[in-house]
Amino acid sequence: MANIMPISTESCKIGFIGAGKMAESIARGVINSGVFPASNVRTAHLGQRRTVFESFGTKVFDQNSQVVQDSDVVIFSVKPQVVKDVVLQLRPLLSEKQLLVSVVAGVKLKDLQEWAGHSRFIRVMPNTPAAVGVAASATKEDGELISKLFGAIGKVWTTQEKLFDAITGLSASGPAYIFLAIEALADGGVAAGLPRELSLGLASQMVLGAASMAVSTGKHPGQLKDDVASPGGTTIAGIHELEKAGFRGILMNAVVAAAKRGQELSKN
Ligand SMILES: NC(=O)C1=CN([C@@H]2O[C@H](COP(=O)(O)OP(=O)(O)OC[C@H]3O[C@@H](n4cnc5c(N)ncnc54)[C@H](OP(=O)(O)O)[C@@H]3O)[C@@H](O)[C@H]2O)C=CC1
Ligand SMILES: O=C(O)[C@@H]1CCC=N1
Repeated sequence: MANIMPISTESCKIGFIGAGKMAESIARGVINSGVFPASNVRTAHLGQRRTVFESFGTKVFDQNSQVVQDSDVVIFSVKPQVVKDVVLQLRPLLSEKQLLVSVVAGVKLKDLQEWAGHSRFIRVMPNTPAAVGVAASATKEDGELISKLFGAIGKVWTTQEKLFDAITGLSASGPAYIFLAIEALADGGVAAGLPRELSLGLASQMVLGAASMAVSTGKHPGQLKDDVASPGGTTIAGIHELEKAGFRGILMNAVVAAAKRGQELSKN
């Protein structure tokens, strides 16, 4: 990388290959943060995703090739099953001046680099809360630009690629587990007599508050749990039910199953 000029962050143009939910989350988050203007963000789509991206100011081309030709940073955000074909198709257009980023689950950096014929490739594993600026992203390399880009939408960790499948199973898939929990907790509130809207609002705000406490106090979650559970009180009665049903084991199994699926995807 010694002979490659760094990309200036002020004028940096960011292009998404794949106009799906993850690209939208990152694009919205980056634009809302104010670090990169909407006019610097582009993607390509011929269907209704065009309107979604155009609605927040993103430039939308017809072809992936146009995105590559008009971007300094190209973020591959297509499904793992198609990424090889997409990278191979775009290979003739890629320049060593560009920084390539993959957010694709499972697919290894060495394969991406080989398909692209390009060494300046970085893997990032974000999550959809990127759109509201609380992403947990882990990057293989933490260049200034990647830090700025993903730092604009959340917290960034730098780690070894061998941990990426586990990270995917925990922090990338994890928001879905928590959305499921919020929905189920709200159902519980409704079952206990609350109006639906109030129940959903309370469940969502409670999860936000609990996560904020875990992050901001630095206390062990077991301690925070003990602080809530009064002797002979309501909380310990609820916890007893969760423990009888294997709550902790179920969450652990979910992370391990998702990580395993990530490993399988790398073999496609
Ligand atoms: N969703 C998430 O929370 C996370 C996703 N990821 C990763 O992000 C990637 C994208 O996931 P996600 O956004 O959820 O998936 P989506 O299905 O929402 O988005 C995929 C997008 O790729 C488009 N696409 C398909 N084929 C091509 C092609 N040949 N050229 C250009 N675009 C194409 C699809 O278009 P069309 O709509 O026309 O099919 C769609 O817009 C995946 O690899 C996933 O592993 C990583 C972390 C979290
Ligand atoms: O479910 C998936 O495969 C993608 C990757 C991580 C989150 N969503």
